[in-house]
This record gives sequence, C-alpha cells and structure tokens, in this order.
Amino acid sequence: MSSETQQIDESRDEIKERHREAREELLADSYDHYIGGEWVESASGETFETRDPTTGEVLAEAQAGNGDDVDRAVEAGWEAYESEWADTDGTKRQRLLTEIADRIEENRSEIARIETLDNGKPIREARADVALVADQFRYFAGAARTHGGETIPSGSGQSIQTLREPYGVIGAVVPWNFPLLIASWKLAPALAAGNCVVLKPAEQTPLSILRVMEEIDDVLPDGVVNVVTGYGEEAGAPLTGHSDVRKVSFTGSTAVGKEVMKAAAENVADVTLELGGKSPVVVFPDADIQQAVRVMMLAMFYNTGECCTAGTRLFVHEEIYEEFMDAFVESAEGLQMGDPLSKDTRLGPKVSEEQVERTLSYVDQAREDGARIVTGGGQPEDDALADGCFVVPTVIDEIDHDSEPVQEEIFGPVEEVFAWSDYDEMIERANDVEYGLAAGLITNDLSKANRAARDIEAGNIWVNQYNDFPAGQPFGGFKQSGIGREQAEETLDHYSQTKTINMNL
Ligand SMILES: NC(=O)C1=CN([C@@H]2O[C@H](COP(=O)(O)OP(=O)(O)OC[C@H]3O[C@@H](n4cnc5c(N)ncnc54)[C@H](OP(=O)(O)O)[C@@H]3O)[C@@H](O)[C@H]2O)C=CC1
Ligand SMILES: CCCCCC/C=C/C(=O)O
Repeated sequence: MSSETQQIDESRDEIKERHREAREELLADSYDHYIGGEWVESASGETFETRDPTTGEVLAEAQAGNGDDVDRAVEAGWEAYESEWADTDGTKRQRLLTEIADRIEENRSEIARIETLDNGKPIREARADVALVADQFRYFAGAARTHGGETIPSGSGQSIQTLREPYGVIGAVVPWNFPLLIASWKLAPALAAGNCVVLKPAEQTPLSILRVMEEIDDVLPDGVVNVVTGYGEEAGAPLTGHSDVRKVSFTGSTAVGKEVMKAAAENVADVTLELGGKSPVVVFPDADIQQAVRVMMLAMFYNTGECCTAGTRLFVHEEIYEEFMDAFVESAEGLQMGDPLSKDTRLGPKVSEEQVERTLSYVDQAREDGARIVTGGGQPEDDALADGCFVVPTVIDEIDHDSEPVQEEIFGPVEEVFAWSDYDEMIERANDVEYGLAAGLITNDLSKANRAARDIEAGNIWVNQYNDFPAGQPFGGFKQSGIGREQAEETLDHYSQTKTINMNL
C-alpha cells in the first residue's frame, strides 16, 4: 500500500547522480579488515556488498570475515595489550583519546556523509551523531585520568586497597542504526579503561568505522583497535564466543542479545548488552499540545524510527486526545521525506529492504487485527523515492495492547497511540511489555512527572524532551532491554575488574 507525503522537488535521476558523485568522492570500491594495524583480506577470500538504501546501488565491497579472521584479530589485540597497551597510564590514554576526537572533528563532514550514504539517515542527524562521537572520546579521555580503586578501612597493621584492572581484549558487536555512535559508546570506555578491542560492525553499515580507522591508524599502537567486518553468524558469533575475549559488549536485538549472552557464558565473560525497546511516552492532560508534538517528532521519528529508545507507545490523556492527535498527525505528515544528503530532509530511507518489509508486516498485522491506521502505513508514492527503502510516517490507534505489533519492536516510523484516564491503569499498561529501555513524560506538573518517573520500569526517563544523550549520562535498560550502562563514569567499571590487595603490614 502507498500513502501521500510531502512532494519531493527533484527527480529520481537527480538523487541517483548526487549519490554516485558522493560515492566517487568519499569511498573506495573495496575495504579490508583492519587487524593489527594492517588492512587485510578475509582468510576465506569472501566479500559482501554494502548498498545505498536511498538508491539501492552498491556503495562498496567489504570483507566477509569468519572465525579465522576473528582469531587473527583477537591475537593481534592480545599482542598489543601485552606488549604495550597494558602499561599505558591514564595520562597517555587521555592524550590518545583526545587525538581521536580531534581527528574525527577535523573530518566530521566527510564522516557524516559516509554515514548517510551507508545508513540512509538524514545528513543533519549524521552530523549530530559525529559530534556526539567526538564528544564521547573527549568525555572518556577525561575519565581515563580519574578511574581508580579505593582504600578500604581496616585495622592497624593491615592495608586493603582495590585496583581497577582492564580485561585485556574486549569483543564489541554493533548494529546499523547508529553505526559510528554506538561503536564509540564501546570503543571510548574500553580504551580509556586500558583494554584492546575487536569490533564487528553491522553488515549493512561497515563504512564509517573503517573510514575512522584509516584516519586514526597512526594514533593508536597497532592492534589496540581491530575491525572485522562480516555477517553476524559468521563473524559476530565467533567473536562473542571467543575463549580469549574476556568481555563482550553488544548492541542490537534482544533475540541476538540472548545468543550473545549464552556465547559469553561459555567463557564466563562479562557482558554489556544494550537491547531492544518499546518505550512509552505519556502525555498528561495539562501538557502544552504544541510542545508535546515537538517532543514526539523527536521521540518517534528521529532516525526514521530506527532507534532503540523510540517512544513507540504513546499514552495521551483522553481530555486532550483529539486535539493532540490532530496536531500530531499534521506534524507527522508534514515531515520532509527525501534524499538524506539534502539538509532539508527530516525522514530518510530505512536501512534495507528487509527492514522495510519487517516494518510493513507489523503495520499489515495491525490492520488485519482491526486497528485504525490514522495516517501512513505504506511507502511513498513519489517516483523520486521509488528506488529507496522509504516508509511514510505512520500513526495507528484503536489497537490491542497485547497484540504483537504493540508488544514487539517495529524499528520504523510507526507510532501506536492509546487514550488513558486512570493513572494506575495507564502505568500498568506502560509497564506491560518485556522491555524497559526508556520513557518520556510530557507535563507542566513536575510532581506528576516525578511520581511517574519512579513508577515506570525503564532505565532512562526524559521529561518534556526526548533522545537527549549528553556524554556522562548513564544509558541502558531494565528488564529485557539490557544489562549495564554506557556513556557514563560507571561504564568504566563495566570495562574493568576489581583486584583487591590485602597486606599484612
Ligand atoms: N537495540 C538496538 O539499537 C537495535 C535493535 N535492533 C532490533 O533488531 C531487529 C533486527 O535487526 P538486526 O539487524 O537483525 O539486529 P541484530 O541484533 O541481528 O544485529 C545487531 C548486530 O549483531 C550481529 N549479529 C547477528 N547475529 C549474531 C550472532 N549470532 N552473534 C553475534 N552477533 C550477531 C549483527 O550482524 P549482521 O549485521 O551481520 O546481522 C549486527 O552486527 C530490528 O528490526 C530491531 O528491532 C536492531 C538494531 C539495533
Ligand atoms: C540525538 C541522538 C540520538 C541517539 C540515539 C541513540 C540510540 C541508540 C540505540 O538505538 O541503540
């Protein structure tokens, strides 16, 4: 099914030509793994194609890694750790992480355009990602200087102290929705805490991290960061189950997160898991409607809904339901969909055809179940977008809260709306999913916000705003949304282990 959207004022050929020029300017035809400071082909000789979700055309080839490549990368990580990296102090790590941040900032425009080509996110959002990436390295550059153990009170004649020691080699697997940003959420704290890393990017989006590795090749000692590209089963699984990987950090679906946890359990390796979400946003009756709509554009449609925190279940008080819905639907329909390389575009394509099908199958299921598709529910009719993986902003109501499209993560621009009147019933529903990643509250009454923030089962609560991610703010989920916290000082504890030294003086 197709739906109306904002008119695109350029043709399919013009968009294709712009993307071809950008590809020629920014990308090589083929990319290798980055292992031990060298660019190397896969042991198997296999490669795969990464495609532009705006045009459907091939952007580049990358190496399809397997267990042999992962072995090589883990070995390179340990070699670097034992020969040099384990002995670096916080001062040196701070200097190197700051240098990485500087290099990323110096090349921010190019890196953002590569991210937009590979992922499809609007360039304004890719730029915001890259700024956050640089800041993530700056934040952990500083934190590297402060992270340490403590002295435990003890009797005279005894000294008890703790040290925070790195794990050695960390395995990191990241998804395609924020390819570089999520990579930085793992790399920056892991390096700051003194570890080496083997990272596997998502098969759909390997290019931005490879570009960054080219840029920082001369900054880090060889083998401190290694990137093995490839598919989840073939390269991700050998990494997360590797017997020489002492900690695994994963972001992605809850289903794969469970597999990763089992694989890590084989080696009793520590895990950080940042998994799926089905986050509620509650609009209280006193809320300013225009402000609520502005917050919801960010909560739901940022990154085309491909956001684990997306506020996909919207609870609007019945007193303002109709007024809110009119304004919300008008704003959703007004979002400019189009070429993500254009600065005016607010909604780009989804990352892949597979993701389009997945999103639309949930919408179809909702429709078949008798839900009301208030707007959207399909792909745009505009010929200019016909080659891309576009899905129009979709709003659904009158839908059963127990149904699969509500209980499961859709990961597209699809909002499901519920009217509420009784506070306790609304909270019970808001908590009635297996996830607990984030939530939003929109009200002018901060005592109501405070109460609801405590009642909702989620790791991150935003009040009168959404998707705000300053470095230093802990991020992670309750329930099946994950384990551990990223982006914050406590993250360093997740990337290090305590050693206790008890001395008889
Ligand atoms: N929390 C979040 O931020 C994200 C949630 N999702 C959710 O997951 C759904 C499916 O997306 P999908 O891309 O399949 O997500 P996955 O969870 O499969 O992918 C995330 C990463 O894990 C890798 N991977 C896949 N299988 C394994 C494995 N057995 N062992 C180790 N690594 C593995 C993937 O590799 P490869 O790319 O080759 O598959 C990718 O790098 C989305 O529709 C969305 O609902 C997806 C992405 C991010
Ligand atoms: C405005 C920045 C938004 C960052 C969202 C990060 C989401 C992470 C995830 O989906 O895992």
